[in-house]
Amino acid sequence: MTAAPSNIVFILGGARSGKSRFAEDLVTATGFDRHYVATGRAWDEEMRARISQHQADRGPSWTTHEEPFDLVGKLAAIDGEGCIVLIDCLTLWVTNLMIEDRDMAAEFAALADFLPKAKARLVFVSNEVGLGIVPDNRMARDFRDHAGRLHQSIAAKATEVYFIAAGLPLKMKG
Ligand SMILES: Nc1nc2c(ncn2[C@@H]2O[C@H](COP(=O)(O)OP(=O)(O)OP(=O)(O)O)[C@@H](O)[C@H]2O)c(=O)[nH]1
Repeated sequence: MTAAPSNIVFILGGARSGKSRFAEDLVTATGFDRHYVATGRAWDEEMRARISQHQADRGPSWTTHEEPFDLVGKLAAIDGEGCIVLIDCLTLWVTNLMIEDRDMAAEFAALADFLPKAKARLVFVSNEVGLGIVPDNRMARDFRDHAGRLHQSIAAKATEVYFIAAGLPLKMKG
């Protein structure tokens, strides 16, 4: 089955909400040339096994790219008509940038600038982390703030936005 994909789709949800599966199904339904950009890194054995399982589940029809930092550079390198790129996920990218003490505002601005220029269809996945109580440590509060700002900026440019809870999508835009 093929479906005409939106230019920029943004999919938000909690941990194990089914957001990655929803995103993969959306990409697969298009019949476009599929790329997967993973921002996460395997930091232990459990994560390595989980990643291998994800790769096996996606199968050989996807091209996988692992890019913890230079997301815009990677998207620019893949970019082209007829391809669709799933970026999973923005919150891990934020984590990686914070660990490296990068200029968050500049990184986010570079991504926002790239979006209208992209020829490829882009599907961003991210974790909604702002619904709980205010964290009692500074780093967690900063993380929440960075993620929230980035989400607003992506949602503003996205043509479709979904919130996923308990495996169910709620369409918020588009
Ligand atoms: N490095 C790397 N990471 C991957 C690959 N495939 C998937 N991942 C990572 O696996 C993460 C998603 O897996 P899970 O932790 O199982 O899912 P989740 O996002 O918590 O749960 P859902 O909301 O159900 O999707 C993504 O954020 C990716 O970064 C890969 O090929 N390489």
